[in-house]
Amino acid sequence: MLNKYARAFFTRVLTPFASMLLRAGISPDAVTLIGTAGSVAGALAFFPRGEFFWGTIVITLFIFSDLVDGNMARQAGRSSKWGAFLDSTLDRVADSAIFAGIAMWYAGKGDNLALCAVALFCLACGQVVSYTKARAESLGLPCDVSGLVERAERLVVTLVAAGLAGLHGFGVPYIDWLLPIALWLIAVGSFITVLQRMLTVRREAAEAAAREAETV
Ligand SMILES: CCCCCCCC/C=C\CCCCCCCC(=O)OC[C@H](COP(=O)(O)O[C@@H]1[C@H](O)[C@H](OP(=O)(O)O)[C@@H](O)[C@H](O)[C@H]1O)OC(=O)CCCCCCC/C=C\CCCCCCCC
Ligand SMILES: Nc1ccn([C@@H]2O[C@H](COP(=O)(O)O)[C@@H](O)[C@H]2O)c(=O)n1
Ligand SMILES: [Mg+2]
Ligand SMILES: [Mg+2]
Repeated sequence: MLNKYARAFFTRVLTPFASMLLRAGISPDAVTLIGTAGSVAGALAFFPRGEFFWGTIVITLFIFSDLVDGNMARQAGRSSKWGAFLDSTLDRVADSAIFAGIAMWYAGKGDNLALCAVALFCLACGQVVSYTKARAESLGLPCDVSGLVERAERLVVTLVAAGLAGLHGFGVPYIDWLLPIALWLIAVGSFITVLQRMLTVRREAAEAAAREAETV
């Protein structure tokens, strides 16, 4: 949903910044790499220590590079298969670090193994959501459904909740509950998304097989 509705807005807002980076001689691949490195560093340096506010600020600063790199590539007429592969592959790395950082907090000082397991489930299920589409496309099937919880939803819900939960450390009472609520929502939503995509690919595979049988 966000991918559909928010992307146009962010493209307009980020285009001048993307042009500036291109004029400075920076490549889209460099932005992809630096954005991922910053997101991973922010997640793994702050989240395991329970510093959710500062972790979220750092990750947010870097994660928008994922919208800037493609914008730069399109403006420069340099969109490439390698760039698409690099972008999608490093998306998985950044997502893993975010949920691993949260899981490490709950496995350590956060002292809640159930929430650690939910965070790990979000990590794994998010990867499977993306894999369903990648594998279907490699088989020539479109996987023509976005599903309930795509990457943008996973990131926005988790980061908004983590950022606000981090305010607990500054004395705001009860707000730390937002993070467990968000994790449960993402876990259930991601699981539903996997099912939505699997059912869609099953239908598409059956339709493709029927079309093949007709032509024989
Ligand atoms: C005092 C309170 C402090 C709290 C501070 C919190 C502030 C931070 C809060 C939120 C920031 C969230 C930012 C998230 C930005 C996400 C941007 C992004 O990277 O989106 C990626 C997404 C997909 O990009 P791609 O096409 O490159 O990736 C594809 C995707 O990964 C597919 O995965 P799948 O979906 O299948 O799992 C892969 O299949 C495919 O391979 C891959 O190519 O891009 C978009 O979707 C574009 C839309 C982005 C929408 C961003 C909306 C941000 C909205 C609000 C942010 C600000 C909110 C501030 C709230 C503050 C609250 C107090
Ligand atoms: N280093 C890169 C990054 C991206 N691309 C191209 O942009 C597409 C992704 O666009 P986003 O707005 O989601 O970033 C990707 O499929 C590539 O075509 C690139 O060429 N090089
Ligand atoms: Mg990108
Ligand atoms: Mg991306």
